[in-house]
Amino acid sequence: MNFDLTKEQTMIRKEVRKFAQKEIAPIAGELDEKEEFSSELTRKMGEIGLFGMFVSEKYDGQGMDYISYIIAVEEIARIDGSQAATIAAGNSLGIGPLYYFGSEEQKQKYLPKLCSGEALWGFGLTEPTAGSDAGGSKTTAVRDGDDWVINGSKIFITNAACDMTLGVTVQAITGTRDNGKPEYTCFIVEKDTPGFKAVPMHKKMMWRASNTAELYFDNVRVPKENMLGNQGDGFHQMLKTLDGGRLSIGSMGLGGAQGAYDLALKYAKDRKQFGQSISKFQAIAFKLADCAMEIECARNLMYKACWLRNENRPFEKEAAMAKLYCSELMGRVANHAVQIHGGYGLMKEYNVERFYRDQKLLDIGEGTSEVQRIVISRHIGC
Ligand SMILES: CC(C)(COP(=O)(O)OP(=O)(O)OC[C@H]1O[C@@H](n2cnc3c(N)ncnc32)[C@H](O)[C@@H]1OP(=O)(O)O)[C@@H](O)C(=O)NCCC(=O)NCCSC(=O)C1=CCCCC1
Repeated sequence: MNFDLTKEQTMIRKEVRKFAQKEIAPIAGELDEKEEFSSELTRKMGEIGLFGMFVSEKYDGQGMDYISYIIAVEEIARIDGSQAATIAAGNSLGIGPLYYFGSEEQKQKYLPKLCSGEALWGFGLTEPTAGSDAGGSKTTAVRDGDDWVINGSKIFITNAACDMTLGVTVQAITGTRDNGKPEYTCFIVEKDTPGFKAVPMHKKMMWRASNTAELYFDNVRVPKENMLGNQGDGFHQMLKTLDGGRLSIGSMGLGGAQGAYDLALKYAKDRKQFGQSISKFQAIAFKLADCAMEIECARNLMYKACWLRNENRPFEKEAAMAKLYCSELMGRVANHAVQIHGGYGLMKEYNVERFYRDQKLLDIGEGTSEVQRIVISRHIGC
């Protein structure tokens, strides 16, 4: 067993950390405050190779392993949840389905633009009445000659309504299976297709500088070539994509926990009360010790799950565990971090409240904590 990162992984951590500190840290608070998605910053993240890291070089990806990618997300999340969300959703959910299930032609057409970071792609699964119950979505696609006609709507779709959006993958009902359940198929919808509308969602509590959209499909006609994989494969494709996506979101929890802990440790050393640094008080020191220990546990759990994925071994259970543990860990750490900052922790300029707010999405997005517990409990034979 070897717990060392490779030279390449160590270099990625160093370079992405440097980038995040130089390019993201100075403006993260302002973008959050203004609720502003920055295409300029997203393009810069593309320029340093943060999109398509696990995609083959054949499609202009970086051809790297999944741990390298996860380290990059972790380092961005250590500074800012919003930018990490753009990267995590852009890769796992935007690029992922096209890369895993697309035809050669579809991959050639879309992946180079997405891997360079010049364009983004949305993942259309969640609907207003189908969140955790992903198999309860109602959007339909009906065959008409050589086309499919899509009707319905999606909600909370990351990267789907900004000036960089190129299109979305959408899950739609295309029939009824033998067991009476809906048959789902995924389709590619380019953003300018008539009848398709993507509307940005505002006034979010968290990830305020990331792009979130509602999608409307009103008789959206796509050619049969826009089907992703085979008819009826849609639900499996979406759930498989989410397995990898849960590692991304988990790594946002890991990086966010590390970022909140960094701020808390620094503040505790600097802040003096009763004649000494508050880090010398056991009440504070023990909180920080617990955070350090749990971050170490989380990192091991996360990298083990990514290693399984790299090895092409089953990792659904481990992805659910890593996502659940890292998300909830960030909640505990961000809470301690605000508490350690006292009154200043409640002020925006200290940044720590941003981590506290950004964390909440992690308990909910890409499968709630309860859904992760369903997945784990099924695996352990409950
Ligand atoms: C776990 C779950 C609740 C399970 O559901 P049920 O009980 O209805 O489904 P069940 O009976 O377990 O199975 C159905 C079929 O599916 C196959 N399969 C299952 N897992 C997988 C898998 N991992 N890989 C492939 N196939 C799978 C299963 O074999 C079965 O196939 P069959 O019908 O027999 O042919 C699932 O629905 C889920 O997970 N919801 C959370 C969605 C959810 O996470 N959105 C998140 C959307 S994205 C988001 O929220 C974002 C937030 C912010 C950032 C960006 C994204």
